[in-house]
Amino acid sequence: MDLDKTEFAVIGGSGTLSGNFPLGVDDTGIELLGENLAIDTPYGRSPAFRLFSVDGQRVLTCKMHGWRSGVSRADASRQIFWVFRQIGVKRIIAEGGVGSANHLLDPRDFIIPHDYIDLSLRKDVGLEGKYLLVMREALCPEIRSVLIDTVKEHYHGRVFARGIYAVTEGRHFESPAEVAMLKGHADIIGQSLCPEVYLAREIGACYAGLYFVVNYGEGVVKDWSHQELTDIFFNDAPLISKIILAAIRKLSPKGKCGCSALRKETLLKEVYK
Ligand SMILES: CSC[C@H]1O[C@H](OP(=O)(O)O)[C@H](O)[C@@H]1O
Ligand code: HPA
Repeated sequence: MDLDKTEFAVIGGSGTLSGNFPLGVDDTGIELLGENLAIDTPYGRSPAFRLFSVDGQRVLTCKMHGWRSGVSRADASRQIFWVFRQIGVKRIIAEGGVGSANHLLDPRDFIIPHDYIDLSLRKDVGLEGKYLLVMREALCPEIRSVLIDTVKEHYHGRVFARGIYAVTEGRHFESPAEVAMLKGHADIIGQSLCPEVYLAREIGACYAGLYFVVNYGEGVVKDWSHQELTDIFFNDAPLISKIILAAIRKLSPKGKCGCSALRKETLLKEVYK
């Protein structure tokens, strides 16, 4: 792979990248520079990347949540972020489908969460563990603000500009009792934000995501249909791709948000030696 400097990356979920993201959405100004780009990293061979030029801005895309057999989430994310660091990625946009834990949220609502609760079992990851990661404003306020505006411009449905994302280990969804426990603490539930948010901070990159509600958590309403979830995942991909592309076009590679300053060189090694 041509490891030239690339400042933007998109981590796609089941929605966008199962399609042909971002081609076929708006081909003007978009050039495919490479595909099937799998890289050997210290953590194993990475998933396949695609590299695009969007109005001259290089954008690396990957689909992280494909559950490659035999590869743990911790390793998959380290592979991806190791590559991001090599090529100087500074701004990462993620997207994914989520369940609603808040009765005010319905399928086909967009939400741009401002915070998260990590209930996953993917704690002990990291590239070298050299930094103390301060998780204040972990979801980049600047990218979030651009995503909120961009959804409003492109979508006639509802968009929620704040919310808390509870990250579960999966692969199952939650029981009614688990959803009841989360109510009042989290608005949405998914499996796709940690450990990416930690790794983004570790490499000094901004990270924020755009999430589409694809189901109700158990017990939030009486019943929901699995068919609707599948329909949403497969039919709304072009819309999500369109929003992400438009957001990238508005963002500059260097933010004024200060995300990278929240990574502190740690003295833990000294303390524990
Ligand atoms: C296929 S539903 C479960 C899966 O969907 C979400 O991920 P993504 O859309 O990012 O692939 C959710 O977080 C779960 O991992
Ligand atoms: N729970 C966990 N992960 C999910 C859900 C959910 O309800 N919906 C989509 N991904």
